[in-house]
Amino acid sequence: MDDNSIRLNKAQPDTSSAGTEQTILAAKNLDLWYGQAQALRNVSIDIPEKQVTALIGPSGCGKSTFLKTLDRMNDLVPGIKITGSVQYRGQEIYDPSVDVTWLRKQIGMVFQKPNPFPMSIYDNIAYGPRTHGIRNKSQLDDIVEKSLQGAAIWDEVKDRLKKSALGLSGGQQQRICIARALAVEPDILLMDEATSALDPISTSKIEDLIADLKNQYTIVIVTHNMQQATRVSDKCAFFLLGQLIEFGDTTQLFSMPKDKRTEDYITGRFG
Ligand SMILES: Nc1ncnc2c1ncn2[C@@H]1O[C@H](COP(=O)(O)OP(=O)(O)OP(=O)(O)O)[C@@H](O)[C@H]1O
Repeated sequence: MDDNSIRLNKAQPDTSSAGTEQTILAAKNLDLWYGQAQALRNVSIDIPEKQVTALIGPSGCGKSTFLKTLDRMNDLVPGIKITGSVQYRGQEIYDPSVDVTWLRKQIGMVFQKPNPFPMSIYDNIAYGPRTHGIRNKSQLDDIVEKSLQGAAIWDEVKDRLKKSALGLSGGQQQRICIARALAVEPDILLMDEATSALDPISTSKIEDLIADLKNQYTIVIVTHNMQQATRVSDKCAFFLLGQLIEFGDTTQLFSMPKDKRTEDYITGRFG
């Protein structure tokens, strides 16, 4: 742990939502506008460490926008305005002093469509570590193997590491993208509908993988699939028209929603 993260941990406010849960990401009064259009309205949420949090809600409600604010992926959108606070381990991530490259190393993102680089499987995984200055071949070999194992795809690709990642199936490509994210040893993995382009078997493999990864990482997923949210998440956040309507334990939210709008959504009355 570097000096910076020690300082951040000390500064961390006690925003845990229950018991011994530790908050790793905390948004407070977050508003976001694309030009004149407001996409997030006063969102406050404490995301717990080493759990899976699912963001659900109808199309256009702001799930992806919120996910992207967590690692500043929206920064370069023209006309964007963000107010309020997002803290990662107690540090304000929109503070001008924050190094965005460092932030994105801590908080990795996996997108909806598998997007391996047009290069070998090995080079896809080694790309991030090389960018962060690792050149030693045996060290890179170890990282590549460990990351591919972590993403449950090592056995499928270990004999073709020098072949192009683009020759793999969609489900395999997505696990390569997860391995690529793991290779830089992130703290948090964000997944934006990471299985929606995949067949049921590949989806099930990624869901199993998410269950394994949460022992080591904090995971935040956006999903349109409510069954998936119930299968993989510990906590669930329901968004509607840019507002966070309800956030709680997934079992509770789906069995006894507190808000009528959540109930209407999960029972299929709209969306
Ligand atoms: N880059 C952008 N520029 C302008 N408006 C945007 C941009 N990205 C999203 N929006 C708008 O912000 C609102 C929220 O979009 P967002 O993609 O976050 O919703 P979502 O809940 O993830 O939707 P979906 O489930 O369809 O992916 C929508 O009205 C959308 O049109």
